[in-house]
Amino acid sequence: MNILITGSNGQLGSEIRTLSSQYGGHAFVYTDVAELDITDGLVVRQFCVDHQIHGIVNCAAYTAVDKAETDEAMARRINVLGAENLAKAAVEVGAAMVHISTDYVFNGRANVPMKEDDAIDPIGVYGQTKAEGEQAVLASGADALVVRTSWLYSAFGSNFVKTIRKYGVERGHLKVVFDQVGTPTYARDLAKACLDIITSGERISAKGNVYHYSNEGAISWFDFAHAIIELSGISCTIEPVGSDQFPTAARRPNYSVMDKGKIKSDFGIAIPYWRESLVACIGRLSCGE
Ligand SMILES: NC(=O)C1=CN([C@@H]2O[C@H](COP(=O)(O)OP(=O)(O)OC[C@H]3O[C@@H](n4cnc5c(N)ncnc54)[C@H](OP(=O)(O)O)[C@@H]3O)[C@@H](O)[C@H]2O)C=CC1
Ligand SMILES: Cc1cn([C@H]2C[C@H](O)[C@@H](COP(=O)(O)OP(=O)(O)O[C@H]3O[C@@H](C)C(=O)[C@@H](O)[C@H]3O)O2)c(=O)[nH]c1=O
Repeated sequence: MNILITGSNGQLGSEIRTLSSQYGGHAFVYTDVAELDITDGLVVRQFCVDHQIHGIVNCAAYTAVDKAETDEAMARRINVLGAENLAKAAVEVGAAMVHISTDYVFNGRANVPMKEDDAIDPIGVYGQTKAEGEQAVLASGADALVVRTSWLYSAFGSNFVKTIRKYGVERGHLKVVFDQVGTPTYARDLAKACLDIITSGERISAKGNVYHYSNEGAISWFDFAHAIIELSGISCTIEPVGSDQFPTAARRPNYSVMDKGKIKSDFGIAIPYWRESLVACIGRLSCGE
């Protein structure tokens, strides 16, 4: 298969790059905005024709949650129009598509892990545009899957793990919210799941169109920060605070843990516990990788 990876300089795209050599027999075409701007529908279509694309993993997105509140048009352009352009091109060339979405499509008021068919109700612009992007992909008629993930981190790009390590060293004392609970996801684990799915066979959406993938377990951002500092060997105290004491431009869901049963049973995917994966990522960061 010829597999197009969009947004391939980001966290997930970079992890896919590092893993894809394990998927022999497939040719990968890596693009980011400089090579393929997904918001240009004509260019996207022609690119897929010219490169005889059989599979797409859309890692491109607008991911700045707070900035999106005042930059809605751009967030919508990338997260909705971009996703729709790729899905329409997938229909035209007969390609399968894995599209990545987020736990932030939920309102956070549940108290048990969300299933794929639970109602979505985003509370911020980023989540709203990601929800519209999901709908555009699902309405396109493409052989497409939406994989919702949460709290992504990686050795690449910017993320909570790197921010906490940096602030921990610089400041020695941090305040981190304890009333937002979810599950971290190591982008390397998600990259493997995406590659397993896109290379899985004839029709990837045969069993379902929406799947949840995060690491296993459930913690607050405070617990996550605590583990990051501890595993990094940084001397820093962390104070648990409520969201009202850590004001941000965008509201975040209070509870966004997702049920992963469907992806495990339909695709036979094994999911690591969050702490094991955090240990692996911090090992890489500590080696300067
Ligand atoms: N980060 C997280 O915590 C989470 C992310 N997700 C979802 O997972 C997916 C991957 O996220 P992640 O790897 O963290 O994202 P990143 O922000 O790390 O990477 C996204 C990449 O897309 C690129 N991009 C932006 N606009 C365009 C465009 N018009 N055309 C092509 N490429 C573009 C970005 O370039 P540039 O940097 O130049 O803008 C960047 O390289 C996204 O769909 C995201 O919504 C879901 C849950 C959690
Ligand atoms: C850095 C920091 C953050 N926080 C809070 C702010 C926020 O409520 C929470 C998470 O912080 P961040 O802003 O780094 O994370 P955020 O950008 O909200 O992360 C989200 O990104 C998008 C793309 C997603 O799709 C989500 O799944 C999720 O990963 O922790 C603290 O309380 N103390 C701190 O020192």
